Amino acid sequence: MKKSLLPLQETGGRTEKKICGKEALVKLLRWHFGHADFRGKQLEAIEAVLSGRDCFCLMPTGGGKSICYQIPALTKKTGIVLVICPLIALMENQVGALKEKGIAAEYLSSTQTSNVKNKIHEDLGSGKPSLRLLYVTPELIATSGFMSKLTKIYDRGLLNLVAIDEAHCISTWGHDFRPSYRKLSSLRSLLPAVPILALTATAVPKVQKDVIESLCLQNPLVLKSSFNRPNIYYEVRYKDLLDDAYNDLSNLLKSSGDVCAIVYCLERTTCDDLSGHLSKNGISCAAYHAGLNDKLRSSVLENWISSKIQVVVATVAFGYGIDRKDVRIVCHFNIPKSMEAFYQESGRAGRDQLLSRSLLYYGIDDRKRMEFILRNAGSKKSQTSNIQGGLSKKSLTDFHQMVEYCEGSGCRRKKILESFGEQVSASLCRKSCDACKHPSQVAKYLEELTATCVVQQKANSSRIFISSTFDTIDEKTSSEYWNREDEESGSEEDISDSDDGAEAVKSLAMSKLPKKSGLNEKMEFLQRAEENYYKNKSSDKQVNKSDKHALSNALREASKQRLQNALKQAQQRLGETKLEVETSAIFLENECYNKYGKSGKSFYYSQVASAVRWLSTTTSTELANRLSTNASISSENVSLEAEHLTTASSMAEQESTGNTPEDLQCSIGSETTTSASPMENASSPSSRLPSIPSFSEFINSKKVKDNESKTLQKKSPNRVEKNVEKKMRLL
Ligand SMILES: Nc1ncnc2c1ncn2[C@@H]1O[C@H](COP(=O)(O)OP(=O)(O)OP(=O)(O)O)[C@@H](O)[C@H]1O
Ligand SMILES: [Mg+2]
Repeated sequence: MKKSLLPLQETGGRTEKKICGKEALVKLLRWHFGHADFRGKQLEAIEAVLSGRDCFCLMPTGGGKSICYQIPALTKKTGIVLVICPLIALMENQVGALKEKGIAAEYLSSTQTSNVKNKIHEDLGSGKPSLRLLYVTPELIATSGFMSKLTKIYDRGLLNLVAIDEAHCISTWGHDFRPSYRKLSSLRSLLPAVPILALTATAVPKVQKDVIESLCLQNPLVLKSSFNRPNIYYEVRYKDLLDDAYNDLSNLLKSSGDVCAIVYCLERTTCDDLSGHLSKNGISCAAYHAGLNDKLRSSVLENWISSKIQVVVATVAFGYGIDRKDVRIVCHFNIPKSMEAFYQESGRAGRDQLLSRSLLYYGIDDRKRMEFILRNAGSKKSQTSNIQGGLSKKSLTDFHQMVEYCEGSGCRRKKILESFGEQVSASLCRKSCDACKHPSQVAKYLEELTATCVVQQKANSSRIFISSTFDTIDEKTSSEYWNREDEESGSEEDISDSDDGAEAVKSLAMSKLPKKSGLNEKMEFLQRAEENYYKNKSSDKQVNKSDKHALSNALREASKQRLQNALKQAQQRLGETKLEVETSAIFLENECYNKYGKSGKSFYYSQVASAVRWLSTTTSTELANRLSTNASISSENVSLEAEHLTTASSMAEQESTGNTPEDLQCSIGSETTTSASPMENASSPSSRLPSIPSFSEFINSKKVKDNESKTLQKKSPNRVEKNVEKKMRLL
């Protein structure tokens, strides 16, 4: 229902000091927005801009920054408030919500028909616009056409306030620098009589100063609130310790009920893949990324906002300022690039102030991949300018704060707040993060993670997962970090956040490639870059010389164990189906090895993961079909095949590693010994399948074997344990 505007006393221009008292403002808030009272620093911000003063307002995510310019728009009978927003999705969302409340608001963007745009311009030029709020992108502000229209409105005294949302985008030191925001620097001098309100949730002290200076705010009122989000529980899960992160997330979402969630992924392909997996498991969800067409994106957004779907699996293109209050879980399926980005994204949870959850899946491969992206972005940029070079160093420093968040055992909340310059004690957390609530469990995970890293480092070459990032690149399925051509048309329609790192990596690659290079060339180039990088970095030259494609017995054995667990779960789920679990696991593992064993760890590993996923949803018939070949093979045949493959793999491994004693220690023994032991355990009636495979058990058994054979170890196991007590920077 359309509400009439509350009658308020007429006000004068910018110079008038006091427009209306608190009571009248609260009335407006209740009438139009239904909120009982102002929250935090809202009232102070509103009073400042109504008195004509510039204001810099730092409020946490979901703190209610929009009210700070929406209420002022309703206090005057004539004139508009201009709101500058970085994203069209954000404008659409806010304008839609305001219209529903009966408030005259519009936005200008090329997604609108010229008919709509003409009507808006007509209204603005009418001398008495009916509009209260006009939302625009910074790109539009930069056009001379729009600027001359705005100046006319200003000259007629019809521009009451300029609000700059997500103002940290102006700072090159911020996590979301947008060059188009730089153009806003001239607003202060072009519109001297209009107050400017800069709003942000994420600005470290350096960025705050930069924003105020860049916008040339004059004697601004600086309002800062704590960044703490007491209603969010923070948690990290370790991908390297999980059987299958897809399943883990799926189970978590299912056990949380039909809650609203956002899952952030680095790449578009992961969004599609993960969303497909969750849907198969009965979770109402959809993917959202810049690779989808506008129509599809809008419908996903619409369905999510109207609760038709509950979970969106998205790249960072999703959610900037999108206001669905009841988001209960924000999950980062890949590590974000900085604490600021993490805070901004996780802060989309619990805007209704109710208990919510931030969940981050941390994987060593993800970390290496992000480091690679940022480092290369940096090296390219440092060639072009000193500022950019400095930026890249900053990107890495920022990222390592994020790594610290995941790899440290201390309070997560404290780490977040400290990264924004707030000194707090851990007691503030009130056990609302995993590290405070379950300190010994977190310490145990970190210990296992360290052990896993040591094993992986020994068992494999330093090859990182990044190759698999690029093996899937094509025109449609790429990372927001990679394929940004569709967003770089220079138009105001950028739906994704701008990412310098990504663009630099891209230009790094492109600069050395003929313009029309195909996918293969791109991949080759990136792989070469990656290899060179790690060659220079690695201290173990021996490893670099090795055949990076060889798979260790340890990895194959762990995969068999994983498949065996998945088969057991499938058996439980399917009830009557009878399976030869051990034999089937060997069969499936061999299948993965045959297909991808020679292509490298990443390909092989993802094939195993895909088999595990398939097992979690497959039907009895599908299972029987796939394993029917297996059934016809006697277990003897399978063992023979396995033995043959393992021998081949061991030979390749020994050859590749130069067969040093140290390399041999990485192997977990002969096929017979290793395959028997875990299977015995798994088949024991008393054994319960752990959701996280215990790598420490694996390490301990290896230690026993190693001691028996009296082989000298270079790294004592005790050292690993000692290291865990400290904060860790994993290899
Ligand atoms: N005074 C208030 N009382 C109760 N709820 C409020 C109040 N002010 C704002 N809200 C609600 O808080 C939620 C978040 O508001 P808003 O979108 O303005 O936050 P924000 O600070 O802009 O967050 P972000 O940084 O994520 O953009 C909205 O649902 C809004 O209706
Ligand atoms: Mg906002």
